[in-house]
Amino acid sequence: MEILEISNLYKDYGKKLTLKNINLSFNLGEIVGLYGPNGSGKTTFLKIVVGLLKPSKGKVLVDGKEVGVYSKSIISYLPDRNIFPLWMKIKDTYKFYRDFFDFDDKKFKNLLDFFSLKEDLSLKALSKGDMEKLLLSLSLSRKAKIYLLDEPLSGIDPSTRDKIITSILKNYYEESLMIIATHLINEIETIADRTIFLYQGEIALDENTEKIREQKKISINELFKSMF
Ligand SMILES: Nc1ncnc2c1ncn2[C@@H]1O[C@H](COP(=O)(O)OP(=O)(O)OP(=O)(O)O)[C@@H](O)[C@H]1O
Repeated sequence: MEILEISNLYKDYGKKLTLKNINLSFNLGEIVGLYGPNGSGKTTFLKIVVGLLKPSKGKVLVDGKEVGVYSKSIISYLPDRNIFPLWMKIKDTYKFYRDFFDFDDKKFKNLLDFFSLKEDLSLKALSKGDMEKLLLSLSLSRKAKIYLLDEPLSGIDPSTRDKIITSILKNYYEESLMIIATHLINEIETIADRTIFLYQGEIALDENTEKIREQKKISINELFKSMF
């Protein structure tokens, strides 16, 4: 059975139709790169799966069940911006995550060390990149069935991006599904075994990454630039 199944999904914000007739299914063990121009609907799609937005029409089944308490308990979501009040320190943020039964304290501490982040640092004092590293450390420290990462590399300098990709791969559980929405296709196409392009709210491409490269003889980044 698929871990995530989306059928006939539509989302409108008032008059504006943002997602149109999305039909997708995902299995455990997949790392998926989700790419699309600005405003194509990537964040909206992830927010619907995690339950932060309701679809206008259609069905989302997570491990066979509708979005709700159970689905939230097996999805680890990295939002595209900070969700914590800035008066907090790093050590305060992880108290929230400890409510998740699958949160691994030791893993979190190792990730903080890996990114050279100290627990006593105040969120106010974090650079954009350091904030991203903290949010990623929190998300990856859960042993979830599904990881939804929205722009995990935004604000990160090129050499640190490699470090982040290494940490994503190192901390990825083979029996989970990971969907990564990003504009940094070059970086993510090296680890994503499936490629999805969203364009104006519709699926423009959904294919095995290696197959695309073999058939088209170009990188996913080049293909994206040639299509949009
Ligand atoms: N709360 C909202 N109210 C109205 N329109 C919205 C809202 N959130 C998103 N939209 C619109 O929905 C469309 C899709 O936005 P979304 O953020 O999902 O795209 P995206 O692919 O993640 O974009 P980006 O790459 O720029 O982050 C955009 O046109 C956006 O303006």
